[in-house]
Amino acid sequence: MSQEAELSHVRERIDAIDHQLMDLIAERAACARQVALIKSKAGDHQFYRPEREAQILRRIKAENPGPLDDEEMTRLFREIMSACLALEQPLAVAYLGPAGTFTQTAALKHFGHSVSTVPLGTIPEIFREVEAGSVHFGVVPVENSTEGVVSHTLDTFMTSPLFICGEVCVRIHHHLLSLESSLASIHSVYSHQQSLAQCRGWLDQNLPHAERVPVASNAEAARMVAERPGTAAVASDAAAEIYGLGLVATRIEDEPDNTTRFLIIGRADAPISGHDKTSLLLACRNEAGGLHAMLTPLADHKISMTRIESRPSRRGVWDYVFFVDIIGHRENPAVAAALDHLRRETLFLKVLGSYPEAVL
Ligand SMILES: O=C(O)C(=O)C[C@]1(C(=O)O)C=C[C@@H](O)C=C1
Repeated sequence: MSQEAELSHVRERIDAIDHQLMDLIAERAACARQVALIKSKAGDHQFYRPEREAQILRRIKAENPGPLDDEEMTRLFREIMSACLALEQPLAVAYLGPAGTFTQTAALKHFGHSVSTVPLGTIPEIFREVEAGSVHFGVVPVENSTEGVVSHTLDTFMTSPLFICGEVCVRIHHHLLSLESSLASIHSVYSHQQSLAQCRGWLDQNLPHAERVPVASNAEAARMVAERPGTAAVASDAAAEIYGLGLVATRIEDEPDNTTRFLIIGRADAPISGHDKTSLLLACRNEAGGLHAMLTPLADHKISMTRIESRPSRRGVWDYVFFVDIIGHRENPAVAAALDHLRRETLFLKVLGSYPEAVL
């Protein structure tokens, strides 16, 4: 068979498969519409179901036959589900803007591209808009693998009535963006202080004399740099594209596995999905053994803790509060028993939410 004949044979097969795929996706979308009808009839307006989405994505991952890798396969299904949900209810999701931040990347990774993303200027503003109901959900950064905790997010949880209903992790690659094409022409570098810190080694080595200017976000830095010759921003390639900047250097982060974890916040947390986490805010007695008494109930009920973070309470009542993440849903019997026990051992306990562990 000639190359042309061979190609056209396989392409015919691809066309037929695409046709089948389209019919199947359309059928799936019709099912989603039916689901919406069933929910509406019952007066149930929870169209977005994070636990169900996590279960579907986990199953896709487990059953993926290849040759596409799990990340690619789940991403495709993530988008199909996102489009189906948009038929039921178009979602608005607020994130730490402007356009092109890693928080926007996180929002799209978690919800897919069929939601509308709404850029807001600060973390407290995101909490306020979700509380007010002008958006359905918010996405906020919470911790970075090299720089640690995003304290602003944790502090806002102390006074917010909102819940955590999901988490998503994004691998962070920082680039040096500029109107200039050479390092020699750059006298100032703008970025969020966390990103400047994440690239400290590279900046010390390659731009030792450039001033480092912390600004509200990486994307804001890119926006400013687009109007200022002689400056550069540490930001994402999405920001380079949006603000028309060139990449002077790529992947300048000091740690190659630099990952940021983001939380999804909403007016309710998520039902049990089978692989869940619970986030807690705790205050313990300010006395010898106080922290030990706080951790004992977790150990007694064999609950694994994945994170503990202390923050000054800023309320005057307690000196410090602790943010603790544990494995398991608050409705799992062992977790529920541990929480009852914890309530007796601590001065204050607030469950910030139970939610599916990140799948994507
Ligand atoms: O199963 C549901 O409740 C649906 O609404 C369907 C569906 C889907 O497309 O599979 C869509 C949105 C939900 O977030 C979860 C799943």
